[in-house]
Amino acid sequence: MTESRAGASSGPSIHVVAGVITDARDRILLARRTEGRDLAGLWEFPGGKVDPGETPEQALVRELREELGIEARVGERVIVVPQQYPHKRLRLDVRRIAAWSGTVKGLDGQALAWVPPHRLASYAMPDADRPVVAALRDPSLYLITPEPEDDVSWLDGLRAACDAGIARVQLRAPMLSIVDPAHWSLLVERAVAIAREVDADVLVNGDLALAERHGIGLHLRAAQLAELTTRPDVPGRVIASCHTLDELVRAQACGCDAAVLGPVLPTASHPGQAGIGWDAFARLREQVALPIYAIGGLVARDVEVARAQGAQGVAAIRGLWPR
Ligand SMILES: Nc1nc2c([nH]c(=O)n2[C@H]2C[C@H](O)[C@@H](COP(=O)(O)OP(=O)(O)OP(=O)(O)O)O2)c(=O)[nH]1
Repeated sequence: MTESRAGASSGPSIHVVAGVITDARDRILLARRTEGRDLAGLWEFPGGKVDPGETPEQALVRELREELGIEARVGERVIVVPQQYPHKRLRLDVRRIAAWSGTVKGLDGQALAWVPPHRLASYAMPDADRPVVAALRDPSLYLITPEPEDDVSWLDGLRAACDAGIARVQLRAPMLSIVDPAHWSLLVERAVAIAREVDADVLVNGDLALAERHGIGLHLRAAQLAELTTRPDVPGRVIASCHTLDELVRAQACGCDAAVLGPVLPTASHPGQAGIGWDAFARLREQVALPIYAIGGLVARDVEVARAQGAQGVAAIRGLWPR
């Protein structure tokens, strides 16, 4: 981490709470920040700062009453995004609105828009909102396949994972892909067919040509990311493995869709190596606007903890592979 960037991450953090309000057609309400305020003109989830003595739930109910004229019941947490802006740090605590009544009006003169989830990304929003939009739309679990021991059990494992709800997978075989690339390509083709049956998003580790050939995304190793200045031209998503702030900044500058950051906790695959821990994860997270999966010693039930630190969710090999 460079001195200046580490230094920027200081000072108290403002607690902001915002609501995901949906209508009967599952569209989400965005409000446009009015002129004369910080981040004016950008679209946001309605809400505001938590006042001293208020719980986040009370603050959100108050803000929605004051700004929109509705009575809201606050539901489950979506994500808490720690974010560093040039002149302030905030924690954007986003909750679903379980139910609301009244007629939505822009009582502060703000423009409003009801937006289908797949169109959220086309609205210009503050940096803290990019991970929120990803948390609302994209999978919280990112399975990385283990090295295949035999084809049948590997493909069965993938099928079982997809049946259990895995919706994003990275096909990875560090040994087979080097020792027998033709065999690996055939296995990738069969894996893609299995994943497509359940509409799961598929990426291949490190191999641009394979990504192009099979019409899938590309997972960049940290060493590959270091050589890049622009987004690789692949048919699917691009996600990068990162361990440092400089790598996260590069992943964002290259137009990656997301990053994987860790190890957060110690893992069996890196014995003797301590994890960076959740505090360091959150400190790195707040310096970029990328959605970030946490990796390292994590399993599916850690998604809630991960979301509370601003993560998109959990990436894992063993932790997500069916036994
Ligand atoms: N409500 C809301 N605020 C957001 C979102 N994303 C995001 O970065 N923010 C920031 C903008 C503001 O800095 C802060 C919300 O504060 P606010 O809306 O109560 O405050 P404000 O305009 O009076 O704030 P400020 O100019 O004094 O910073 O959180 C979002 O999706 N919803």
